[in-house]
Amino acid sequence: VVGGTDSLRGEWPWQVTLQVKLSTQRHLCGGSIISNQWILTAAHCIDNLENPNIWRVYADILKLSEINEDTPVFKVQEIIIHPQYVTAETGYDIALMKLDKPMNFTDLQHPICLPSKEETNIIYTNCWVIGWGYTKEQDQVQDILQKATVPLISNEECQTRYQQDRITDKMICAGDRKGGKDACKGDSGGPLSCKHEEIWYVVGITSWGEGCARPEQPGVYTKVAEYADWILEKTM
Ligand SMILES: Cc1c(O)cccc1C(=O)Nc1cccc2ccc(C(=N)N)cc12
Repeated sequence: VVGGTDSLRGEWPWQVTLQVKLSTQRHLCGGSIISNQWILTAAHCIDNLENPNIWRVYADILKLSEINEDTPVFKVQEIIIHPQYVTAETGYDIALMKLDKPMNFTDLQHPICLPSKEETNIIYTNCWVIGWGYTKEQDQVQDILQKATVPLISNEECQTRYQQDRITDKMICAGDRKGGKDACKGDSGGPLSCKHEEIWYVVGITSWGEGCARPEQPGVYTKVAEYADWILEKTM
């Protein structure tokens, strides 16, 4: 996250770190707990890493450095990638990971609500991008979970900022015109979390953007409300 600040423990109890264990283990992407056995993330996180056995999921983590061999870890039983996904920029950048065992919910690890597809006319005014990703374009994964508030912008304005791409109705954009606050590499798959009438919703999934936090180059997110039926079909 560019332009963010350190999160507090328990502030984002639905946020997970998705890690890949090959010769070494490392954080690759964020994800959101949406039920006791399912994690929502971005399909581009899985590019060339489709084998569920290499993935490790950690919840209730504030600092990545707190993870060690004694830290409770979930393995992944199944990965479902949207069938129409090709690249982040062309959309359908959404995937589901089924945990090998159901998770017990606590104050520090529990799900975020899915927006309903009817709600696509709610105006969200309190949205946050969260993650352990880069804090500038040439950077590295951060230790402490970062948070930044970003304003949602219209798809019409977002399309004017991305002439080379098609900003579809299944995408949602966020960022200040002057830049400065945005998701970045390593935040992918994490939630654009919006609080509405005292309830938090995963309104977006961090997907792509030209650089990070550049002026007039907003962050582009998968619009989760547009996939509510698909998510329920795959997870019920
Ligand atoms: C290509 C690239 C890097 O190599 C390093 C950092 C950023 C980039 C880049 O252009 N964009 C990106 C690459 C990978 C994931 C990204 C996720 C979010 C955003 C965002 N701005 N909301 C930009 C991303």
